[in-house]
Amino acid sequence: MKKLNTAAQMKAIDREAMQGRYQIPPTVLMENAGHAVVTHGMQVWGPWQGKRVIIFCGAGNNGGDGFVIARHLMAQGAKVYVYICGEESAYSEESRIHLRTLQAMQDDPLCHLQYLSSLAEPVVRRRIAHSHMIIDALIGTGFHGMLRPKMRALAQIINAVAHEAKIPVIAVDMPTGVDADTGASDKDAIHAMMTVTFGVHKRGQFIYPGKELVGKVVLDTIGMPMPLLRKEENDCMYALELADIAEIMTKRSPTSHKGTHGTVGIIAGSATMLGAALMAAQGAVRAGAGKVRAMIPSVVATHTMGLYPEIMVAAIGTTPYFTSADSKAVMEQIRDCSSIALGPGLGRSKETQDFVLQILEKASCPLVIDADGLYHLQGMKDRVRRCLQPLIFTPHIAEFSRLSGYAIDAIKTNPVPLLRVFAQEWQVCIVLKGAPTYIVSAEGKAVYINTTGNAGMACGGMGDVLTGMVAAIWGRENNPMATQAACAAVYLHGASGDACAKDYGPYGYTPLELARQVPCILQQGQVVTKIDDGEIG
Ligand SMILES: NC(=O)C1=CN([C@@H]2O[C@H](COP(=O)(O)OP(=O)(O)OC[C@H]3O[C@@H](n4cnc5c(N)ncnc54)[C@H](OP(=O)(O)O)[C@@H]3O)[C@@H](O)[C@H]2O)[C@H](O)CC1
Ligand SMILES: [K+]
Repeated sequence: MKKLNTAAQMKAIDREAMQGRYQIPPTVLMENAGHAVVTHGMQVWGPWQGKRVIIFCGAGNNGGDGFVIARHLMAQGAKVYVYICGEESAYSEESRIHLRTLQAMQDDPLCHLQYLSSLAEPVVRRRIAHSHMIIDALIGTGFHGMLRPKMRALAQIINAVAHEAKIPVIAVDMPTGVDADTGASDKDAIHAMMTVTFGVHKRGQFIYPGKELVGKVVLDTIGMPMPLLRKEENDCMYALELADIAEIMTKRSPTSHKGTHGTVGIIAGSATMLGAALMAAQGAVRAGAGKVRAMIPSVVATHTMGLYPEIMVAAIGTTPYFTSADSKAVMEQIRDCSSIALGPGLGRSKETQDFVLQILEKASCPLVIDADGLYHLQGMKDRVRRCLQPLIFTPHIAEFSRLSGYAIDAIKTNPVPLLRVFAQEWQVCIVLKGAPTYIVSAEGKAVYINTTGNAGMACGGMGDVLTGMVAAIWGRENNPMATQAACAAVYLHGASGDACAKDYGPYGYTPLELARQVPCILQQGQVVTKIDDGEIG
């Protein structure tokens, strides 16, 4: 998995590399950063020889990287137009050193070095339009707030001309105007085709809207000591990768049988929402549950006859929705379950709330709670904390807002700290569904960001399938932890959505079509065969 840092964490690493026991001179790190951009740019766009490259250099160290880039590009035969936005006196020592070196090269015909303020706007536009490549070294991890007017005007020009003339933009560390911690972006933030980032990935590269502005992200460790880069901070965040999921979805033992792959109990549905129960059950089947038993109110359970023979259906009670009178019958049914998915389509009757609380109190295996199940847990923190079984909650933003009391806008702006607090206080592993989906462990320590999925998945029923998948993976014979099960299910669910988008088109595919892709994803070597081949251990 990819470690994701904040700007402050990166700065701390930077400081330790320079001032701690490693004593790497700051100019060296800047040199390596600049060189990395030149190297990675060439790997994508070919030799620099003969190219006209515009480099916009800001007033911070991101701009300093730009000076280094210019020198290396010239060495490779590119003609550089370096536009300086800062004041020499205000630059950091390392930036000033690299600026001076570049100034000493000014008589080279390949080097145009100018203060941006000395240029008229039409000239800037013309130069951009006639270039082969633009380097954005204006602002990196130091960006905060909204772009100030001068910087905004410049970013607007760069975006407009680059877009019109189809000139690639390479961002140094972060595109200007994107918050490295949250992905929040100014509306005029620079839209890069590639971002070369240093040391460790930044969170804002994986969170929208920043995720859309960074283009292809390439990491270069710029010679920083690996113990510093690998160090686990107190609040760590990771982006999920296929290899992480492969570790959880281990190969089945050849002697295993349906009893060893977990029996998933689905407690879901009501008179008007039978589909939610069936989709959750299908999610569990497709994610590999040994057996799936759906407990559904009797009045609608008859409609399932013959629909999905692989699902065992237990018809419960006499009312159109679950009530506390049904808890005894349900408890009988779930006695042999390895995990339970509770909530999809339950409805919001007060009587159903009593039922949900009783299941929570009496269940003897882990529970995944979703949708109306979560609705009934508003204000029930103490009851939830008293539950003896591990819990995973899978809300979308509105459900999380209702449950936690946090405003939707606050969650959208910066969900991670809120999720951590919630997970710790409620003692649940939480999956916040969205773009991207976040998974937070019950201790609130580690946060995982999913990297799969697409907008075609934004339709009813997709969440129900996920709930069933989480429960099935949680009940596997290798007993993954709650966070592992949630991560694997979320990643596979998104990857299945991506496969649907490829097969059917960007949207319009159904939750059951998505569920059907899950075993294909496993089989296509994306998970299972990699383990067989010994590529992933
Ligand atoms: N981390 C590493 O390993 C290395 C990083 N390097 C590079 O350094 C930058 C971070 O440098 P820093 O000086 O901390 O910050 P930036 O250059 O990214 O940005 C600071 C300048 O940006 C101005 N700023 C900030 N917000 C705005 C805004 N909203 N509008 C306009 N201008 C803004 C800020 O101005 P202030 O007045 O607020 O001070 C600064 O002028 C990192 O990203 C890497 O590229 C090293 O070179 C190698 C090691
Ligand atoms: K930048």
